[in-house]
Amino acid sequence: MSSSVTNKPPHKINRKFLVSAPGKVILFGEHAVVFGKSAVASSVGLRSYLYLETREEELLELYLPELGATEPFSWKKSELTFEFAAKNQQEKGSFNQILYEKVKFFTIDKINKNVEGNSLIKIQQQQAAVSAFLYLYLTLLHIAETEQKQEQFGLTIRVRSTLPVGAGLGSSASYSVCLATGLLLSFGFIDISNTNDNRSIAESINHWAFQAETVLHGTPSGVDNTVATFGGVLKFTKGSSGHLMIENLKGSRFQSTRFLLIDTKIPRDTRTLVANVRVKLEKYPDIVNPILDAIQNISLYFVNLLKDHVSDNTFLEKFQDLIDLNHHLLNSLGVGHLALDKIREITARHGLHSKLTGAGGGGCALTLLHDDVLNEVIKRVKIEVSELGFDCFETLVGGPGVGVIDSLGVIDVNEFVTMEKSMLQKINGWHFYE
Ligand SMILES: Nc1ncnc2c1ncn2[C@@H]1O[C@H](COP(=O)(O)OP(=O)(O)OP(=O)(O)O)[C@@H](O)[C@H]1O
Ligand SMILES: C[C@@](O)(CCO)CC(=O)[O-]
Repeated sequence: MSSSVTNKPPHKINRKFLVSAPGKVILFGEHAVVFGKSAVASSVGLRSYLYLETREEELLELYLPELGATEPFSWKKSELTFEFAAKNQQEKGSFNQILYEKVKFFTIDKINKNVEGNSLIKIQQQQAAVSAFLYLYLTLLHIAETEQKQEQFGLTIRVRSTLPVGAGLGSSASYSVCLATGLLLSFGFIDISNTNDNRSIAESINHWAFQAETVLHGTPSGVDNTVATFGGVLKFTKGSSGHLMIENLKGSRFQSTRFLLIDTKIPRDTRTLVANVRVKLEKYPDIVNPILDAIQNISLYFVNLLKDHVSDNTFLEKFQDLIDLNHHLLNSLGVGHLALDKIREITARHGLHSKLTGAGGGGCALTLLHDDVLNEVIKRVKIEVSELGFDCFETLVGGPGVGVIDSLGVIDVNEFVTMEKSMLQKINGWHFYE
């Protein structure tokens, strides 16, 4: 068993869990963070929710209504006979590329047949989400079988979300964290009643969520799943050996800051955008490396600014400058979009500063709402951007990370699938792994 999974308590059939994990905003450092630079990121109030029930039959069911699926995807366990070719060579707990390729091939074949009539983009989103599930499920099943601790069981999984999908707010990471948590719980690799071990449980969840993110994104930095797991406000840097350096910025000035998130609804895909930046870096290292360094310096400057005891005016003036600088540098990496520049233009007319957030190429912009901004101004901005077909959210930053409710007494599976999204947000009783 990988060192990142805790000892296994006895497993029970017919267990029910509800898991939820937040999306994120990257304030500074997206893209550069993939190449070892620092980013500053925070959880947001919008979350994904996963309902999981273990059952006696050999059936696995995964229902992804947010991706336009009208029926659950389902498999018999006997259908999933993948050879673990990399079993002996593979370092325990590292990403299994061979399994990933097989799962991807299997999923593409299955989903092309099953969801005809859906748009190509939805099909690709479903294929990616199902691949992430199968990859994690099969890897954890294999570990359980190797340890001869495996009790046979089937799974019913349903996933809902209040996050826009593919908009730069970390929907994939919050899905990955929910999946990893639900599967670790169902295999008994983590135990919800063990509240003394929150930190190592969260690290284990983050480790497996990163693998799901690798299926979804190719070469993620890990910042999104780390924020979705731990919540709060973080400075995140990934060392060259993959070691994570995380500084908790909770309680800093950033936490009380209000933001407007404006979703252009222009679809884009993080995997492609990250790959394009890598191509640019390889082609023009002497030009692109200094851009990545400049982005890194913005993150570092901001973290120092949070710690300096400067006046509110100085803080705001510099914060706004950093937002503008970071946006332009991201544009120079080729991850901007005319719609994002349009949002900057509209918000600037009202004295507000915005930048793209997340992978860019469409998706969301982040607008800083300083303390003196009038409600009337916010209202005006909302009207102007909605006239262009964009969505707007005002959201809190720095809330909790992954949360779990065991043995649901209150919600059944049908209720979970049909309840209003606003009601999902009102569910209480979470155990958070902070
Ligand atoms: N609610 C969900 N249910 C199932 N899969 C989801 C869900 N939300 C996201 N995903 C998966 O994550 C993919 C979106 O990932 P992508 O990285 O492009 O967007 P994002 O995470 O919203 O943006 P960013 O990485 O820039 O923050 C989808 O294609 C889908 O496979
Ligand atoms: C673009 C990127 O920096 C952030 C996506 O939310 C990719 C990553 O860090 O994995």
